[in-house]
Amino acid sequence: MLKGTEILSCAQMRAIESAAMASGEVTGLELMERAGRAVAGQIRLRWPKPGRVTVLCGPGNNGGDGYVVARRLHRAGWRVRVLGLENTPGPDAAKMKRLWQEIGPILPLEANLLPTAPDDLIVDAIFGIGLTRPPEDAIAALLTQLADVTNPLVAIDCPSGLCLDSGRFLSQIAPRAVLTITFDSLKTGHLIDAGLEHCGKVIVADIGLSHWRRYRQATRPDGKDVTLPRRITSHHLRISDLDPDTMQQLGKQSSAHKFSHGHALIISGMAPGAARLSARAALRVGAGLVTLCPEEPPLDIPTPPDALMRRWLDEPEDMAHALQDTRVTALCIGPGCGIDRAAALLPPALAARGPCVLDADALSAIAIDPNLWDALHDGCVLTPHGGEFARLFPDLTRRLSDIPATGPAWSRLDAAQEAAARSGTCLLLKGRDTIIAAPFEQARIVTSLDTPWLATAGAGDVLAGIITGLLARGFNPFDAASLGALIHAQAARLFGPGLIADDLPDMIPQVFRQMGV
Ligand SMILES: NC(=O)C1=CN([C@@H]2O[C@H](COP(=O)(O)OP(=O)(O)OC[C@H]3O[C@@H](n4cnc5c(N)ncnc54)[C@H](O)[C@@H]3O)[C@@H](O)[C@H]2O)[C@@H](O)CC1
Ligand SMILES: [K+]
Repeated sequence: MLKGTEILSCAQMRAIESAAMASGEVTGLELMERAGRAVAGQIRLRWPKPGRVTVLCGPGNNGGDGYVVARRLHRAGWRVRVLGLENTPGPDAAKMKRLWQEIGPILPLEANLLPTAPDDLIVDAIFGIGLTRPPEDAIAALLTQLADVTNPLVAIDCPSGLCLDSGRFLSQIAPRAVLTITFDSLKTGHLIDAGLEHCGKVIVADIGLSHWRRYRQATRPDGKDVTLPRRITSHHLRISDLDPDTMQQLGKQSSAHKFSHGHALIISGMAPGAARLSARAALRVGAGLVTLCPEEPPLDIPTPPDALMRRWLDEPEDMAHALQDTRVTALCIGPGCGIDRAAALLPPALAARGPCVLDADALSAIAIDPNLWDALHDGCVLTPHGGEFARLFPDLTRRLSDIPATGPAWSRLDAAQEAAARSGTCLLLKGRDTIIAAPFEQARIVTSLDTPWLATAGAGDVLAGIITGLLARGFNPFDAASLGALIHAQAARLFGPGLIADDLPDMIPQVFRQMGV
C-alpha cells in the first residue's frame, strides 16, 4: 500500500513526548541530552574541523537543546560563545543552562552580539515547536538581523520564527538555515510553504521516541496513564517510500493486453498542444490506449505521437456517447480546452461518474458554475495551481494570505484538506510543496524544491496526463494523484536544467527504471 513517511503536527509530537515521559522509561532531561547530542553530532559530521560557533539559546526547551550543543561542541574542541536569556527556563533547560555555566559565560541574546567573522557557525536554538506568537522586541530584532547574516546557520528543530505546523513564519523576517535537525519525525512546516525553503537540509534525528509514536493504549500494563498521540494524518512521499506492491502495479504483466491497462480520453480544444502533452504523458505512464479528442474532425493530423488515437468530439452528446464505451477508464478535461468547451462537455463527463482529471480550463469553468461544482464526485481529481485554487476557494486563499497572529497558523495543508472535503474529490494543490488531499484520507506531500526547471509552460498539462494515465490503469484517485506528482517531479529532477514540458513524458521510462518498475 502506498504510504510514505509519517509527518507529525507539533501537538502530535508533544503527545508522543509526553507519552514517553509518562511511561517512566525516559526523562525530559534525557530526551534533551539526546537531542543536543544529535545536533552536535550532525555539526561535527559536516564541519569535522573544530571552529568557532555562536549558540543562540531561547527561553524554552529548544534553548535547552542549545545549551547541550554548546557543551558538547566545547568538549569537541570548538570555541563556543553562548547568547541566552536571563529568565529561568523550565527545569530541564535550566539544568542544561547550569551545566553550560560551569564551562563558560552566557552573553545577552542581542543582535549586536552576533558573530562578525563570516565563517563562524551559528546555532539557532531560540524557538522550536513552542512558538505560539510573533516574536517581539529584542528577539524580533535579533531574528531580523539573523535573516541578513551570511554565516552558516544550523537550526535546532526549525529556524526560529517558523510555525512548524504551517511552514509560515510568525516573525516578519525569517532566518534561513543551511541545516535543520529535527527530532523523531518531520513536522508539516519543514515541508510546506516558506518552511520548505528556509530549513535547508533537514535531518531527522532518532531520539528513541518511535516506540511511543506507535503506542495506542491509554493505560500501560503497569497502570500508568499516558497521553495518546493523535492519529497520523499526513505523509511525505518520496521515490524511496514506494512499496513492492505499488511498483508491481506500475509495471506491466506479460500476460496483459492493451485493454488491461485502460483507455484514456484526453479532450483537446483551442490550444491542442497542451492536450497532446497530456496525452503523451498518459501513454508514457502506461495507459493501454489514449485517444485525443479534438473539436474538429481529425482527418489529417500529422502531429506525433503516432501511438495516439484520435476521435472527433464536439457536442455534449458526443461526450455522452464516447463514455458509453465501458473500455474508457479515465478522462482528462482542461489542458488547452477553452473554458466554454470545458463548460459544455463537463455535464455529460461528470454525469458518467468515472475517473476524471479536471485541470486548467475545466477548473475555471467549475469556479463560475455552481451546477458543475455540485456534479463533482469522488472519482474526480482536481489539479489547481495557486491561482486556480484561489478562483475555486477564495475564502481559503484569503486565510492563507492573512498575517498569522498566533500559532499554529492556517496552512496550505489545512487549505487543501478543507478544499478536498468541500468538493468531495481528491485535490492536488500544485507547488514546490505539492499537497494531495482526499476527503476522509490522509494527505500526502511531494516536495520538489530541487526542480526549478519545472516552472515551465505545459508542465501542468503533463502532470494532468500522468494522473489520467494512472487512473486509466486502475489506480484510485488519491494514489494516482500522489504517484503522478512523484513521477512528474522525478522526471524533472532527472532531466535537470534546460527542461521544457515536452521533455517530461519522455523521461518517464527513466523514472520507472530508477524506481525498479
Ligand atoms: N518534543 C520533543 O520530543 C522534544 C523537544 N525538544 C525541544 O523542545 C522544543 C520545544 O520546547 P518548548 O515547548 O519549551 O518551546 P520552545 O523552546 O520552542 O519555545 C520556548 C517558549 O517560548 C514561549 N514563546 C512562544 N512564543 C513566544 C514569543 N513569540 N516570544 C517569546 N516567547 C515565546 C513559549 O512559552 C515556549 O514555551 C523543541 O522544539 C525541541 O527543540 C527536545 O529537547 C527533546 C525532545
Ligand atoms: K530553533
